[in-house]
Amino acid sequence: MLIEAQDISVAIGGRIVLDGASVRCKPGIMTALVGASGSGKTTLLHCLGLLLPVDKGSILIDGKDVTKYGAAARRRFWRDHAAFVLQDYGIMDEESVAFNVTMQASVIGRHVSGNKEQLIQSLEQTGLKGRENELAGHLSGGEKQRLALSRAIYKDADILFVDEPTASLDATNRRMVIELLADFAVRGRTVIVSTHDSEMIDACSAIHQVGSEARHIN
Ligand SMILES: Nc1ncnc2c1ncn2[C@@H]1O[C@H](COP(=O)(O)OP(=O)(O)OP(=O)(O)O)[C@@H](O)[C@H]1O
Repeated sequence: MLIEAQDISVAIGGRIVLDGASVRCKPGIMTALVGASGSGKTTLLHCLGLLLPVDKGSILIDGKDVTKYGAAARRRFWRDHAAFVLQDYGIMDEESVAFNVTMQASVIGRHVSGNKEQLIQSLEQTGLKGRENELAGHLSGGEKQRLALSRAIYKDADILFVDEPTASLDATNRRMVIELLADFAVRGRTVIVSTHDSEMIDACSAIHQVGSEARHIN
């Protein structure tokens, strides 16, 4: 799905944190949102994912204006089309690894019918196979990040919103995560990644500089 932000602005606590950002995120490629710390990458990602309302401008998905979507329409969008790997990982510490993968509770509170084979596959791809019955709260930060990615793999949504996916990872796991995200894109998904990681940026076909007027590099 094509997501377009047109001249969007967001103010938080009376301060403008996003000022007229425009970006096109196409299916089949990874789009990187880059910029200095505090430039608004996470804010923009949240706007594109309809997690945060915009004060000005519009968000189009496949040409449809979704800017004014109400709560029910947003929930439908999250349920039917989106997967999120956000900075707080959205992991439920008191639940098992398996539960965290097969339920989409962090963002949309929805049950996904469990498919064990798919569950194991999604954990295998992030190096967490065999950990399905452990409490998620016992995982390290990097493992939780990979668990969040397993959940996205399991859901296999049209659009993947990913915030700093490699921040807590060592070189091997970083490479693995980059390859997994690239694979989503190869399979025609829209992948939007907020990142500081030069390896991650190199793997993206479109780079959007947040907080700059020169918004389109590709
Ligand atoms: N809930 C909030 N309340 C107050 N200020 C906020 C909130 N969310 C974001 N901001 C502010 O908006 C600005 C942009 O934040 P954002 O997290 O989008 O930046 P970022 O580019 O993702 O930063 P980083 O690379 O450090 O993660 C920051 O100055 C931040 O303090």
